[in-house]
Amino acid sequence: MNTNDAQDQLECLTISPINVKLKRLPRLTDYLPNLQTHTNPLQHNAFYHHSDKDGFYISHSDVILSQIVFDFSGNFPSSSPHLAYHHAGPRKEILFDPQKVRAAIVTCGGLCPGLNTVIRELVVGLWELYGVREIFGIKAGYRGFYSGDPIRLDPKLVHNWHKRGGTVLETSRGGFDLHKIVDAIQSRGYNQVYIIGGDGTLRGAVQIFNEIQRRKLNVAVSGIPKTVDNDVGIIDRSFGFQTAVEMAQEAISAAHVEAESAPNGIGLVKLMGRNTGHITLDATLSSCDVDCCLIPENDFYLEGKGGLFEFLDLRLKENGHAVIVVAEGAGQDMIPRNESQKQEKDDSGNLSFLDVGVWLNSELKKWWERDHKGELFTVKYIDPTYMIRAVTANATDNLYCTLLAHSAIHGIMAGYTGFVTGPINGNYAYIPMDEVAQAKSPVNTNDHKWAWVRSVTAQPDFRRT
Ligand SMILES: Nc1ncnc2c1ncn2[C@@H]1O[C@H](COP(=O)(O)OP(=O)(O)OP(=O)(O)O)[C@@H](O)[C@H]1O
Ligand SMILES: O=P(O)(O)OC[C@H]1O[C@](O)(CO)[C@@H](O)[C@@H]1O
Ligand SMILES: [Mg+2]
Repeated sequence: MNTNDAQDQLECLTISPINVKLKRLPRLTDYLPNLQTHTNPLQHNAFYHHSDKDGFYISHSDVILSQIVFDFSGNFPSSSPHLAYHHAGPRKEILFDPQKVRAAIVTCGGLCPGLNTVIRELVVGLWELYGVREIFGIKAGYRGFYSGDPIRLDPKLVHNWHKRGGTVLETSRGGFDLHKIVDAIQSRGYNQVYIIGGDGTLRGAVQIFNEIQRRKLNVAVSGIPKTVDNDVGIIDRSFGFQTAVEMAQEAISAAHVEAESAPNGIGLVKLMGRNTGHITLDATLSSCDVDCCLIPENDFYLEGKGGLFEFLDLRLKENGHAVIVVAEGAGQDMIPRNESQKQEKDDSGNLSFLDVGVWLNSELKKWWERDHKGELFTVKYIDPTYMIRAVTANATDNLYCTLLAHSAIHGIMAGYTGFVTGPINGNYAYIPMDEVAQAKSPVNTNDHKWAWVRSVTAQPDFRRT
């Protein structure tokens, strides 16, 4: 058999039936079975004149497979079920009368490029697509539900918000008081709650959803995953991440210029990434200026064979300069902490980190002084931390935020609740909120991408032999 015949044979392979498990989404009708259905107002919207045609509306049976890469040689893993999620998009029938909708929008946790775009598009989408007129912004995170008055939002007010970094609604950490929050939702008469935030926020949103179910309230809850660190699992990536990686380029370029303009110059950049090194990794790969990329998922050490100092010694001899990019969560175990620093947490209970950049800067200087006394040496430390997240989203992230917001609206209008919206393999899906709240997405140091970093930088693997 020649190669072409073998190829043809493979292309004709019949795969045995796939065992697919659909992730069930909660719906308001699970506990309020008598809710009335309404025709989607898009049906009468002049701008959506195609809405009568087949394929415009998404049906309850349209799904997205989570795994799309398979071994075509016949070793098809049919025994364990493949996961499928409901496809996001407008449904022909909805469970809300738009005139009776009172929507609340809240942003929680740290900043992320695109927050204002999501808020803007929720407001514009609810208003223009569904004719909702009562939309409220909750101020300053979860605590805003019970500790102040909401802001009335309309398309005119939010018109330019996508051009601003941060969140006009403000955000905060801590302040999660389940009963006060659900009491406020009830007393203010909100029946749609859009919660934009990271893993902590989503864990809180799951509790809110459970309590709403327990009280049998006609209130739908949707989470919109936000984290600049890109560490939310299941979805392809989180909004704002690409903008942050782009912003990081400026810091890395500056570090490179400083390093190559000095004898034995080291440029050191610290980037965000509490538990994951995605920003550092992508910024390294896209800049091509980085000699060593340090992330929380790959422990490193300084001294001895295979350590950072040995590597830098060589690199400085070869090139005369080196650039190190370190994620804020890397190397935390090596930084000396006093007892109170060991306990320090932020208002949400996240462990406070010590500054790995400051520590590394000082360790590098001590090393040089000890091993190369008298030779010229410079470390230029750049900490652009908040600069990479406190910016306006780029065009790609803005578009992504718009699709997220509209997907969330369509899902809630259809009566889904306790769900999160996000892209899976490039298609927008509805995912049970509790699943996303638990799912993490660390950098996989066994995959091709990390191997690529190692091949580009030739940095050590920091595995002691
Ligand atoms: N397990 C939890 N249960 C209920 N509420 C929580 C939980 N964890 C965090 N929260 C609340 O969620 C909000 C945001 O949490 P946190 O500060 O951890 O940010 P986040 O949503 O994880 O975003 P990021 O880490 O990306 O900035 C806070 O108001 C916090 O009190
Ligand atoms: O200083 P803040 O606002 O608490 O946020 C810092 C944290 O927020 C994030 O941007 C997102 O979790 C992390 O990368 C960082 O550790
Ligand atoms: Mg978090």
